[in-house]
Amino acid sequence: KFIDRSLRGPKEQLPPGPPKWPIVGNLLQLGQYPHRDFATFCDKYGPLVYLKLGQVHAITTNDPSIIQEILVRQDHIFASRPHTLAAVHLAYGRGDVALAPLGPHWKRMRRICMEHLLTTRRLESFARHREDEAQHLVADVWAQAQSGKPINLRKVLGGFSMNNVTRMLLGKQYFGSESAGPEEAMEFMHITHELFWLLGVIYLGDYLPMWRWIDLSGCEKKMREVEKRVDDFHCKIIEEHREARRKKKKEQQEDDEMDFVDVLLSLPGENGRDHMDDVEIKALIQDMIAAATDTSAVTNEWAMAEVIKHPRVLHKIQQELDSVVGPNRMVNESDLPHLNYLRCVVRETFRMHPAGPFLIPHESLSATTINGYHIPAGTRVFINTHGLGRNTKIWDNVEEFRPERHWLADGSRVEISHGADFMILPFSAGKRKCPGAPLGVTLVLMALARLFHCFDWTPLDHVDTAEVYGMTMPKAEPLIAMARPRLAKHLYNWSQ
Ligand code: HEM
Repeated sequence: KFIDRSLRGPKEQLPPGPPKWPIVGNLLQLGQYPHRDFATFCDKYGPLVYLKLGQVHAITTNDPSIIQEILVRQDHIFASRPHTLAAVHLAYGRGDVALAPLGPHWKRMRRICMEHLLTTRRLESFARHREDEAQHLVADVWAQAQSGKPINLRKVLGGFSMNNVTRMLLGKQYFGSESAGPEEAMEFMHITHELFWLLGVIYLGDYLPMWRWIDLSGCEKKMREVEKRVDDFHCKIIEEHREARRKKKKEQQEDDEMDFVDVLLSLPGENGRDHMDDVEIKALIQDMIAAATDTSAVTNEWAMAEVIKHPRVLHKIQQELDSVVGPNRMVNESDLPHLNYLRCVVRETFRMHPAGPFLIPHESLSATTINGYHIPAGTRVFINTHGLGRNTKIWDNVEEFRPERHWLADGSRVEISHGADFMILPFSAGKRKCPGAPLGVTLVLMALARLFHCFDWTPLDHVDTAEVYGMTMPKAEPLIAMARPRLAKHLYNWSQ
């Protein structure tokens, strides 16, 4: 350690951190909950901690001002992504947006996302589908409640997010009565689950290249298998869309009716060539499915769990809904900006249970300094959003679910973003911030507003709030609860 420091000189001192072992560095100090281990290191060694993970330089922080330094002031240095095997196998050789390194390819793909897919106009054109899915969610819970069955909220909320996303992206519904064929729906569900799991795994081969030769669990083999199945699925989807477009004359294709695959296939290219090749389309669609479904479903399940656990909060949400919406109609999207207490509930959920505990890890492009410490080029950055929300230097009673802490003194609208103080970071900031945040917020608020407006909820058992670590961080056990309708019967009827 002494030689290391003296060679680097006083100006190139790394941030403090726990002692390291030869070869493995700090890898063996990480357990089942790396976000909690990293937060403990920050408590012990300071707000910015250096770790050596096998051969990889890494830093972690849970401090708002260091997070701003990384994501705002030095965004140009820290906005790249690490080269991982999952990114190579499960994101078309890093040919997507979310896992692509910073550079012209990422810029082009991100621009396509922002200018053609996630525009306000395009999102508005899907409002009807979202309304349909919200009604479908209520009708589904109502039918189960009528038969006295407990509701598996993971299942219904997962179906809601997935259907919203696949209808918008692929023009298909995968859950429920009008869904695509059962075989295709099963295959789709299966591969997306495998994909999410593999994206979340901390694969030792990314930190210790020699591990790839040992790889006892066959993780890399599994990645290759899923890669093939995902690709087959996307090829089929693109072919179906091409076929439908051939059948429909160009002038018949209403812009408003196009799903994202149609939009990408129709972008005008130059010199007789398509704007995007098939691999680019598949990579983008794949990213959107992964980025949009799990994040919103996981957030919704956490919010429901915390609210069902706290009847006082449920009562206040329902009071607000009864005054803004009333008992004679369903919540619609134009109500959402006026549900200020519910918005506090979502902020509090993001504080305690951020969908991405480390965002998507960033990587530095060149050497730099933070707070006077040397950060080498190629350092992996773990911004600990879970640790940020439970940082006792900025939040009091961190384990207490208390939405009121987000209420603004002047009663003005509560924004579900990091704000100027970076005390929560649900959608990140800077070049890599989530481009789907407005849609994500709508999906979350809409599902919660409908479920709390339409039903009273009681837990079936003790509501456990243990989590499982992954790229997104769900509750360990699915949330099961009893629902009791609280509005007039005719409002629940699907056909009305
Ligand atoms: C509640 C819902 C959502 C949450 C909490 C969420 C959160 C996040 C977070 C934390 C990141 C990583 C940012 C970083 O690494 O700095 C991210 C990236 C991303 N999100 Fe979301 N997201 C949500 C919904 C969506 C939706 C609906 C879409 C699109 C339809 C979407 C598309 C993306 C994409 C493409 C990226 C990668 C951006 C890049 O690397 O340039 N997300 N999201």
